[in-house]
Amino acid sequence: MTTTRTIAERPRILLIGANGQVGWELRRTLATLGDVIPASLEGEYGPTIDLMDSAAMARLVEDSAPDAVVNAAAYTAVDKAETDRDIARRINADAVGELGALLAGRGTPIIHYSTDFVFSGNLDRPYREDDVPGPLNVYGETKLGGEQALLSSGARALIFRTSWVYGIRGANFLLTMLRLLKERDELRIVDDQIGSPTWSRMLASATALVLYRVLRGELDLEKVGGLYHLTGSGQVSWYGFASAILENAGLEANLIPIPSSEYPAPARRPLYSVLDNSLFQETFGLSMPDWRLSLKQCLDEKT
Ligand SMILES: NC(=O)C1=CN([C@@H]2O[C@H](COP(=O)(O)OP(=O)(O)OC[C@H]3O[C@@H](n4cnc5c(N)ncnc54)[C@H](OP(=O)(O)O)[C@@H]3O)[C@@H](O)[C@H]2O)C=CC1
Ligand SMILES: Cc1cn([C@H]2C[C@H](O)[C@@H](COP(=O)(O)OP(=O)(O)O[C@H]3O[C@@H](C)C(=O)[C@@H](O)[C@H]3O)O2)c(=O)[nH]c1=O
Repeated sequence: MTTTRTIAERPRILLIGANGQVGWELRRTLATLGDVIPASLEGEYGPTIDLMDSAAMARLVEDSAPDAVVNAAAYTAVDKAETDRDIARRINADAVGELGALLAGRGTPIIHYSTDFVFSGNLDRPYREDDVPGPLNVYGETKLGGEQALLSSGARALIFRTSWVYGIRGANFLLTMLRLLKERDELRIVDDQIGSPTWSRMLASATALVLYRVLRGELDLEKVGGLYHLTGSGQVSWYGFASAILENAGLEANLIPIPSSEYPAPARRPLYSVLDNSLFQETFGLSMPDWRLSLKQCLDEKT
């Protein structure tokens, strides 16, 4: 097992997927904890890493000798994954298991993200960590595979299942709506899928606060490692979320609520995928703000 540098010695944090929506926020937030090694497919800010390449992954871990790893890389194109199953499985499941095995050998902790789409959406109360998953699409299926592979790899791991992530950067519903609302007078938005929007900034902040305690040795991942739900508080439909975006952005357009059946897509989505954050709150003493507040703060920054 490698020795971990103290906060004063600036621990080395390997951030995989540093150019994604969440990775972009983490690159900033984690910098208060130590030296971030921002690895991405493009290698724009640090080393390049392709999770399809097992040998390159092993080299990256060896060369960067991290004190902790945060994996924000994933195959997130939900509809495209339906016809890209092998690649999605490789990135979202197999590579995560391999990464876990590499880190287990070194005793290095890892934080990884998963999704509300591991659930089928048939419950009538927020999903808890021990509820049985039942993904409706390939993306959810491969992300579930990643959870299982990491948990069985022997790595000291935390997996944060989050949902409906948006922010001022990356491909997300907020930015899609802002773009479409400028181009069109009328938008049809599904009103029967209910979930919890999560601001990427809040997800990155919560991650950093937890990782800080891991790096200080205050949290023993042998005891508290595992799966946690971590999303914005409250719930809403995509139509409700779009209406709030419209209102907060001061735009005018006609939004029409529609059932999912009127918005055909290659991948099925769960109708209800609200996650219960209680376990995260009780374990780490942190709670996430209501989605409405975060949306307002995010838009204040954007405009
Ligand atoms: N977005 C959401 O609504 C939600 C996301 N999550 C999870 O949160 C995490 C972060 O998601 P988010 O930031 O939104 O996703 P993004 O798609 O914005 O970022 C993912 C990053 O992974 C990179 N990537 C893709 N393939 C590879 C590969 N083969 N090797 C290395 N890097 C690769 C992408 O690079 P490139 O851009 O060049 O393709 C991208 O930068 C993921 O685990 C996701 O499953 C969970 C719930 C909701
Ligand atoms: C653009 C648009 C989308 N929609 C619907 C389609 C879909 O059901 C919903 C959201 O569409 P999106 O394509 O933005 O998001 P989608 O790919 O469904 O989002 C998911 O991404 C993955 C990565 C996750 O892990 C999930 O938590 C979730 O955030 O809005 C409309 O009804 N009208 C529209 O004009």
